[in-house]
Amino acid sequence: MITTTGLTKVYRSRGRDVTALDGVDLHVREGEVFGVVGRSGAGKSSLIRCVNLLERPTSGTVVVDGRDLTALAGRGPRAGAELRRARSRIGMVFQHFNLLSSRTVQGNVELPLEILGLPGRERARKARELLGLVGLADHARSWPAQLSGGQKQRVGIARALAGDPGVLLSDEATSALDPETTRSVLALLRDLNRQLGLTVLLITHEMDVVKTVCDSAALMRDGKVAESGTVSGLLATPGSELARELFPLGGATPAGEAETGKETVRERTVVDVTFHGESTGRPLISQLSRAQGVDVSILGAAMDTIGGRQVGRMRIELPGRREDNAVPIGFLRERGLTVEFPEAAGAARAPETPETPETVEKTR
Ligand SMILES: Nc1ncnc2c1ncn2[C@@H]1O[C@H](COP(=O)(O)OP(=O)(O)OP(=O)(O)O)[C@@H](O)[C@H]1O
Repeated sequence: MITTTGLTKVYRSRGRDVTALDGVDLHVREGEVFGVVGRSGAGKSSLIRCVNLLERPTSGTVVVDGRDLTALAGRGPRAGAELRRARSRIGMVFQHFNLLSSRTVQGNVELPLEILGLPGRERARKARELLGLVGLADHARSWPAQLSGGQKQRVGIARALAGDPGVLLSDEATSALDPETTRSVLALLRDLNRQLGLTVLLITHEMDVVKTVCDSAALMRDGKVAESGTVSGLLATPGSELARELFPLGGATPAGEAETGKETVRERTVVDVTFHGESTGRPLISQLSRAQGVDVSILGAAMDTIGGRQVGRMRIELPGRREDNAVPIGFLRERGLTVEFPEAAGAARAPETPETPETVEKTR
């Protein structure tokens, strides 16, 4: 649905070039909710602004719903009109709502319909229908100043849907909202995604947003996509930075042991195990202990619901060196668990890890 190829954006700022996007290849499939995360300055806003050509890419292409927007952007005034039409099929939701305070709620939703040239009565009908869709049917005559932050964002979403877009872009839509309102706005985005088949590309700095609504995610760093894939694929990828951030198992290794070198003295192997789907309910660790006669120490464990599916993570310690534990580790992997070694996490993928799921691309 959205494909960027070699997308580059260089800003000229105070006499020097700032590369905000450095060859971004991204693919967002039709009907999915795709989250882009990354530190401040990683290039997330530039990416989303280049996707709808609010910002003109320095090079590379953006194809949305089969149309090359970058080609439309470059061919004189008629191309400008075509680009505007193509853009009307891409809704955009902003962090600070960007509502006009001089217009009622309905007037704000009608604005893009006015620009599209819809007659008054049809505009009003469509705006009321959209306000019903976002749960604000009773607020059509209110003014933005009379609404809560969550309600304002709902108006922003209704306005973004005015052109019957196939794609919704969201730039930190929930960052200005409290946690409960965030949850309800995310639930609305999820409902719209399912009900209307909307493809949603959102940028966020909150991993909880990715956990709650995203089917797929990408991590940006220094203007590049460091990692991307489906959330379940990422969670099953040993060494995935996004998976670690989505589901941290921090503090489970006894403090200080790594520095004191006890790890080698005691000859133990610390392993992080991720359970997905049906394996979350199976007693695999006790089976391992019984079947292989291994004493397993549990250093930490957590369960979470990610993308509507239960996922479990556990950090365990096995006696002996890593090479002595090939059989117990194989036992866990054969049962569909992802096994990784925390000391190697963040480094290049260990050679003995299983093949990467097809859904995950790593471009590091
Ligand atoms: N209009 C601009 N002119 C000059 N430099 C810019 C401009 N917009 C962004 N940049 C620079 O491009 C880089 C990427 O910025 P961008 O806003 O895309 O990152 P971001 O990941 O969205 O950050 P944040 O989470 O803080 O919004 C930064 O170094 C930023 O300073």
